[in-house]
Amino acid sequence: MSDTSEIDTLIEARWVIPVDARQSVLDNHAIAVHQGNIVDILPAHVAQAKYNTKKNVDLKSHALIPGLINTHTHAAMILMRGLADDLPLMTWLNKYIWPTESRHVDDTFVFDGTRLACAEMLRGGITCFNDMYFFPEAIAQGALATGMRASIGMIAIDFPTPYASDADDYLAKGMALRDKLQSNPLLSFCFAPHAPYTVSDQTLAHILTYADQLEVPIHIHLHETTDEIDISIKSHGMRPIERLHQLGMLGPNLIAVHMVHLNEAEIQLLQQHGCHVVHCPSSNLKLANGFAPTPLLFDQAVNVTLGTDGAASNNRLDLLEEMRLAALLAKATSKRADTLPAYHALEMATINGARALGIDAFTGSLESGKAADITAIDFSDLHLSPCYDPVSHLVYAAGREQVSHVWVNGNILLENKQLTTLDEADLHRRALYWEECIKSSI
Ligand SMILES: CSC[C@H]1O[C@@H](n2cnc3c(O)ncnc32)[C@H](O)[C@@H]1O
Ligand SMILES: [Zn+2]
Repeated sequence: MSDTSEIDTLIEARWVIPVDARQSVLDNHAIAVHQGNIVDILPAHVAQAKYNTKKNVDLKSHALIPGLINTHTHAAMILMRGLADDLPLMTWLNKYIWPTESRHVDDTFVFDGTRLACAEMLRGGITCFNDMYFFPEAIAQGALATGMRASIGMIAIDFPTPYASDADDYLAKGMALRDKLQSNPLLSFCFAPHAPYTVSDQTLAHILTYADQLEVPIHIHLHETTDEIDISIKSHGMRPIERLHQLGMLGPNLIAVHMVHLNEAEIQLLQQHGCHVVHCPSSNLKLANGFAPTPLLFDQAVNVTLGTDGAASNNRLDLLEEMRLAALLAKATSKRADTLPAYHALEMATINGARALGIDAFTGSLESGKAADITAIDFSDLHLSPCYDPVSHLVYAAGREQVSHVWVNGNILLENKQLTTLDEADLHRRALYWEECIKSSI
């Protein structure tokens, strides 16, 4: 009888950074992957004797981290990147983005845009994204064609679009899609009412009822601009968070995106109700909105995660960059260099995102029994040597160019910087096609 176990893949690395409760960095370790899951993390020399592997991946100058989780994006908006820059949110939306969406967005646009965005996200080490956009079936099909994990928004907005006629229609379509695809292990679902200024109390109340019944998170843009707050005070006599509070929407199911303008009482409400906050620093800075007061949220132990927002406002889908920016902004505003250390930034981009999406039982950290959602960062470039602390380099010095391999559910989707499931020439052709369509209508 053999005393070695058969596994699919053994990945040996200079460092494994599990991002688990122990906060350790494991030197010269290996991850054993079998049938899509991590089955062991152990010293590399022990792994060689213990496992018989079909595939051995030698990454001895790399760090392995949990796949990054982009907790807020509109993937297909990548097809509008650079269409309208240097504008405040409402001008950007009303004059440029919404007119373009009404003319061009259909299921083909969303499928093509989502795959293009998946290519960029994978190259940046992202394994999972939480999306809010029209034609969510095309988002799901785009993600599945790529092999990425995705949380699909069942959107609602109180105006008609080519996707749906009214709030009931949006919700019915979203829930039918969830019924159809929820057994897929790579997909999860959220309700995604767009924002307080585009969704009525009645629609929000329906969503809350459904979300409680189905135990599904609610993903919403919230407190992004001062205009949003002023509009809410004029039309509802209160700030948006207070309105959601009165509707009973604050709770551990709420994923509140942006949260730029917050007072102390509001931060306490978020803490008391266990709400999750998605910090999108690049998008907030570019639209001149400010940025979330993360040090104050950390003081109250609110779960804060990171998002890129769409590529039409960011204009990148790069969570490594968002980690660095989040760390630098938090230090600057708190005037304390020890606010948001590198390890905390990595938690925000991984396990905190998984918690917000309710998928932390099987992803978000490198642990036996969890899915093999793994990102490898190549540390052999000169600017990463010498290295005293790989987490420091990851957050403050590395870039997405160093992402070399990505696995989702044990499948390799990026291998030596090459995408394995997407045809780059085809993505390029489709991007040029949409560029022509959009240009011809401007
Ligand atoms: C209902 S689908 C999503 C909807 O949101 C728009 N959008 C993109 N970025 C933002 C943002 O930062 N704030 C508010 N709305 C945004 C997008 O264009 C879609 O219409
Ligand atoms: Zn957004």
